[in-house]
Amino acid sequence: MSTSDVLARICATTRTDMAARKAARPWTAIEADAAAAPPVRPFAAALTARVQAGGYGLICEIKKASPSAGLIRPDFDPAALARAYAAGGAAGLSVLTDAPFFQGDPAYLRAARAACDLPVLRKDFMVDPWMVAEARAMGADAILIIMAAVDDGLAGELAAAAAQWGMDALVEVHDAAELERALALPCPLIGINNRNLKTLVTDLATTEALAPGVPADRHLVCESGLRTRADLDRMAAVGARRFLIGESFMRQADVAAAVRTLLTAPA
Ligand SMILES: O=C(O)c1ccccc1NCC(=O)[C@H](O)[C@H](O)COP(=O)(O)O
Repeated sequence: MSTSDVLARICATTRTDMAARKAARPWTAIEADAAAAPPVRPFAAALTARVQAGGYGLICEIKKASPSAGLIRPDFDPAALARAYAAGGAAGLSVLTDAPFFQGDPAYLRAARAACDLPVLRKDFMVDPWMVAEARAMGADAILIIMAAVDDGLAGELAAAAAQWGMDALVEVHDAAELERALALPCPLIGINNRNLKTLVTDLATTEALAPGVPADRHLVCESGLRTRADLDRMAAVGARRFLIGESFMRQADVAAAVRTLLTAPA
């Protein structure tokens, strides 16, 4: 896939697809669905519990395919993956629900959440507060706000909608300007994504450059391009103890063992 303006293309497609869903299920209907969803599992608190116990808080991602990698996991079973992640020691799950670019599906989120006790982030491109209610209706416990995809007004509306439903929001940034805007939101979880959205290449130096700008009262989540325990320890040196990892786990035959290995410090 050509990488130029991939985020713009994803968001444009998301807006079109969402408009159709929203027409079929307007505000009153989606709010009723959200109100009937199972209770929220605290997402940020689950990560913090692991960190306070002296370890790392891992958000383990269920991702079948991506624009950068194409098809990642042909034998894709979200419930089995969720159970394996939980057995390995994940603190939370991230599930892609975007179909056109990631081969995701809301059904994958429902299946993963039903298969374990972990809180679940809906990993999608939120372009309207209606999608936050939709996320809660499908059982999500947290949503993603990508600062590169929204203006300040929409970011605030998404954060308010998340709070309305008792969900946490992971606010994702790629550069210092986005970080400054993210810090204006009342959201403790700040994700630094190491993936350059123009080239789709990951570089852990992104977290090293931006981490000093994350205040102590926010919780830094390092996202993308993480593979080894050495990667996590390198990121911990600049203050990251919470991590979002997808592709490297999705490529493992034994996902539970891969999570365990990453959480176990070398002797
Ligand atoms: O993964 C992609 O190719 C991608 C392309 C464009 C926008 C977002 C993209 N990924 C979303 C993510 O942020 C990652 O799925 C997540 O951080 C996990 O990253 P990884 O461990 O590198 O799979």
